[in-house]
Amino acid sequence: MADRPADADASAGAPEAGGGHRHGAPARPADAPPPAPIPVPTSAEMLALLEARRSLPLRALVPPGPDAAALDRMLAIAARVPDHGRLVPWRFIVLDGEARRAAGERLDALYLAQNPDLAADKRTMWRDYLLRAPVTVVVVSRPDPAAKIPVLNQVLSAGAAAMNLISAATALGFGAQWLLKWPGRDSAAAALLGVGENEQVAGFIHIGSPSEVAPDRPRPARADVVTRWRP
Ligand SMILES: Cc1cc2nc3c(=O)[nH]c(=O)nc-3n(C[C@H](O)[C@H](O)[C@H](O)COP(=O)(O)O)c2cc1C
Repeated sequence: MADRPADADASAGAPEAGGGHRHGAPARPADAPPPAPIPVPTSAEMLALLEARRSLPLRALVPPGPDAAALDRMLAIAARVPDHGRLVPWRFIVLDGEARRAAGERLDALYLAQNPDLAADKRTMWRDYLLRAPVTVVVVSRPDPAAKIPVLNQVLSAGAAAMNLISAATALGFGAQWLLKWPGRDSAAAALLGVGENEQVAGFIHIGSPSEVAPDRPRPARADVVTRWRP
């Protein structure tokens, strides 16, 4: 894209001690002693929320959803993620209010056209799906294949945005669930929601007030997912 820096990957190449100079600090020789750490705030509340966070099933996400200010705050946090080269390789489409119904009805019409033998009781399924949560945010991945930054890095940034959105919703007292069903996977369906040809849906983040406490699911044992590299 024309408005992106030509050498957006200037930080690539040999790693610099101290993490490089892009944040203002001059490079430190590798053999110099590290500076003393500075005091930074910690948050026991944030840790407790992260340690207990779990998805709420869609049926348990009820009104009220976030108001405009709360949703804006969540989206600002969602946009605050690592983003190699500052490409902003993601964007958000908000489905709320009556727009959910209109979007769902268009999806139902397309789904019926793709599946002409669809049972009668499934012909409003996508409308019903979108009407369940008060607010759904479609996280759109839009990597720039022409950029020097690997596409994987860009796609991972979209996943980080989705997860930040869920964490922010949790911290504001809402429940959330990340789903990626046919409307996000089918390019014609996604196009109905405004997703472009060079874009892909990373997820539908459904947000609402919790109407139940979801049971937790088993989490992987640390020993199964963590190793320490040794020569
Ligand atoms: C990209 C992505 C897509 C997902 N799509 C679905 C889906 O279509 N259906 C589903 O039942 N779960 C799906 N999930 C899983 C749900 O988000 C699930 O509720 C979650 O893994 C539960 O874990 P948690 O309690 O840690 O959030 C998806 C997860 C991810 C990361």
